[in-house]
Amino acid sequence: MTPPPALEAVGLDIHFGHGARANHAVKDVSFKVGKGEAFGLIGESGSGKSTVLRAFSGLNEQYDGALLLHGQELPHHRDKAFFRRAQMVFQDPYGSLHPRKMVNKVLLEPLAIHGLDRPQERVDAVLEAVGLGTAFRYRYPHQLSGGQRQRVAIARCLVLEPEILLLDEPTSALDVSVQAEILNLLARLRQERGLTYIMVSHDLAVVAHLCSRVAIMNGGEIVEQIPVADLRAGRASHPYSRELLAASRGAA
Ligand SMILES: Nc1ncnc2c1ncn2[C@@H]1O[C@H](COP(=O)(O)OP(=O)(O)OP(=O)(O)O)[C@@H](O)[C@H]1O
Repeated sequence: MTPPPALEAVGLDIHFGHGARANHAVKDVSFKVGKGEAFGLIGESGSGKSTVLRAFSGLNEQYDGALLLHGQELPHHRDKAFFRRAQMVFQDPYGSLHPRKMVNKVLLEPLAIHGLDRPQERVDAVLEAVGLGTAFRYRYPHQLSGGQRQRVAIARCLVLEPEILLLDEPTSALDVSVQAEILNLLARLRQERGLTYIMVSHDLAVVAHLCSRVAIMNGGEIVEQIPVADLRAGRASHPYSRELLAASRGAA
């Protein structure tokens, strides 16, 4: 029997506000992500991709439809055990680290919350894994570059040894050269640890670097799901996907 997908959305539907201000942000979205797969959600600003990711992460508990982890429907209010299995990396490494917390403390905190043993050993190992090294333990966020901060943010997720990373535009706040370094790091970590990714981005090149399959969103709907290789080869069938591809080529 084939195992169920690591993650699955079934008829996910999300509204914000009521009456005249109602906004149907996500419309009947369904997709599956296999274990160890990197799946991309792309679309313009406002297309609903972050809202889908936030629902998976447990940050947005108000949704209709179902979200499943290994075939089991997730409760809308996630428990602590869920957060050991799935962690979210945010866009802005400047905003996501507390300015007065040393890196060591940032990384020890999740371990204390989840009661994991040998905390300092784990912190040291994860700092090596993200390419920083143990000397970074004693740095404060203002002593770090944008790329180093995003490595710390990734380490904070990885220190719990999750199986899933939910990546919300993880490189869009970084310089182009640093973007490639972080994408290469994420690709290596996925391979080494068999991680499953959902990555949200408006940038097709960024998604194509990391993901093997993408869903293209427009106006809250998935208009097409397609392997990245087919997208690159011009085999997108939906006019909006072709438009997005043409726009990204124009920008390149
Ligand atoms: N907390 C919220 N309250 C009200 N409306 C929201 C909220 N979060 C998102 N929205 C709305 O839902 C729609 C989808 O937003 P979402 O952030 O998911 O889009 P996106 O494709 O990720 O865009 P971006 O790349 O700009 O984040 C938008 O119209 C947005 O204004």
